[in-house]
Amino acid sequence: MTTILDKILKEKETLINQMIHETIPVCKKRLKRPSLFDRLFQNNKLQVIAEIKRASPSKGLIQGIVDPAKQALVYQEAGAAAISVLTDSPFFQGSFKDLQAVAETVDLPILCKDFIIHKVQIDFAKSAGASVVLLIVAALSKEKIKELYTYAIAKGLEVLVEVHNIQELEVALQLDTKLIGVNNRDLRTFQVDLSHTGELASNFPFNEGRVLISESGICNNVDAIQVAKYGASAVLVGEALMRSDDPYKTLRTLQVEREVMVQ
Ligand SMILES: O=P(O)(O)OC[C@@H](O)[C@@H](O)c1c[nH]c2ccccc12
Repeated sequence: MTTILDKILKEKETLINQMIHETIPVCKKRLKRPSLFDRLFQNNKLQVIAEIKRASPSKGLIQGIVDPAKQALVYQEAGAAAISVLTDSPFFQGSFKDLQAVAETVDLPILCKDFIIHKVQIDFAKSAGASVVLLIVAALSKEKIKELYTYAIAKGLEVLVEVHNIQELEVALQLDTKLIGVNNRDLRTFQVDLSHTGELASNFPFNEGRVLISESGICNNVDAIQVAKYGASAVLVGEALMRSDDPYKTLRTLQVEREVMVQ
């Protein structure tokens, strides 16, 4: 069965061949961004990585006409730990232009949210102003993820490694990555279940100086409290903030108390 993830990855290959010939976007604001890991580690408040997400394959159009820079400023004012920007265009209507606009406006760590399968995407992310890139275990072979991880770290980027099940968590733990994201949404079926974070948290080595980020399907304060209890340091939130009439307020309600796990 071909899944949506297969489709996205197939399309990426075509896009990468085009990117190699494109001019690379350059962020005009050159600054050393704070480390995302430092902002999350041993923090006694659940942190929010707030996302710019115009659309998604599972939800269709979410907020097509958003001004990414303005939205990111609201996130920054509300105390977001970082901003995530979707740069995939065929399925999420994002772009490296969105990433650049956000990077030129806010001083926070910036995550390039894409399906990275080639080094050229890491070059684009860095040049457009990202300080963190996402690598999705389900989208890459073990060899490839190691190669891209090493490449990104050598470029001075932080890497968020995304997993969905125990097998993938094991792959992530073999890298020395400090940022591990549990996607509550199955990229193959789109089913969302916050208890994925709980399940993986019970197998998570909190004592190794790594942080766990709970991604997707976090809508409100109740959800935030649930994943904070599991030991998540942060939540990655897109849709709930993009649909909100008052993203400032919505973001504030997610910054709940958390107990610092043995780290
Ligand atoms: O809109 P949500 O349910 O709050 O989810 C945000 C984020 O976790 C989601 O956009 C995401 C998580 N991992 C991804 C990988 C690729 C694209 C998108 C994602």
